[in-house]
Amino acid sequence: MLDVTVTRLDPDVALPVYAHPGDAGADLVTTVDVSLAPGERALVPTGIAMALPDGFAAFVHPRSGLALRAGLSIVNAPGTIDAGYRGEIKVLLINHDRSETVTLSRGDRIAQLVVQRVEHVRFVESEVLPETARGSGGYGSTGGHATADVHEESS
Ligand SMILES: O=c1ccn([C@H]2C[C@H](O)[C@@H](COP(=O)(O)OP(=O)(O)OP(=O)(O)O)O2)c(=O)[nH]1
Ligand SMILES: [Mg+2]
Repeated sequence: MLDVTVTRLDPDVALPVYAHPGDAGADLVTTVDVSLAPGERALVPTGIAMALPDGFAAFVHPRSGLALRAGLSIVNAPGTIDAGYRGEIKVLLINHDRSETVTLSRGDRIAQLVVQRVEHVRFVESEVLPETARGSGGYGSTGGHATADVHEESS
């Protein structure tokens, strides 16, 4: 288990917490009350700053329950927290619901932080790249993709 030094910029808010021992993401809370009209976005403070070790990064992911129930997501999902960043972690929330306002209160869990090792590479220029089976095919080149009007119902 890696220790990461965290500063609470707002002493009354919770530290990031893993809801279950095997969870990938530690939940982050909002320090402010916020209402998001349909389509509206807002940069929301979490009251947390941290010192990730070199070779790590943290990624701010949406929470699936809020996405399902309220249409709440993150504009730049997943947000990238660089190891050298010492500022407050903020979450760029967006309300994707077409008709309902999303109302959040200080202390509500709004996102989850996934800490990961990241590789740093040297980008070595070459005019030719090694051949592969995929080559330059992408964007549905393997077929089998759904048509635009297919969707899954939530139950
Ligand atoms: O969801 C996010 C994304 C980023 N950050 C902070 C930490 C990160 O280290 C810094 C810069 O993020 P990013 O590199 O994604 O933004 P940029 O637009 O490239 O800004 P910069 O020019 O500062 O790198 O902003 C957050 O607090 N929340
Ligand atoms: Mg950047």
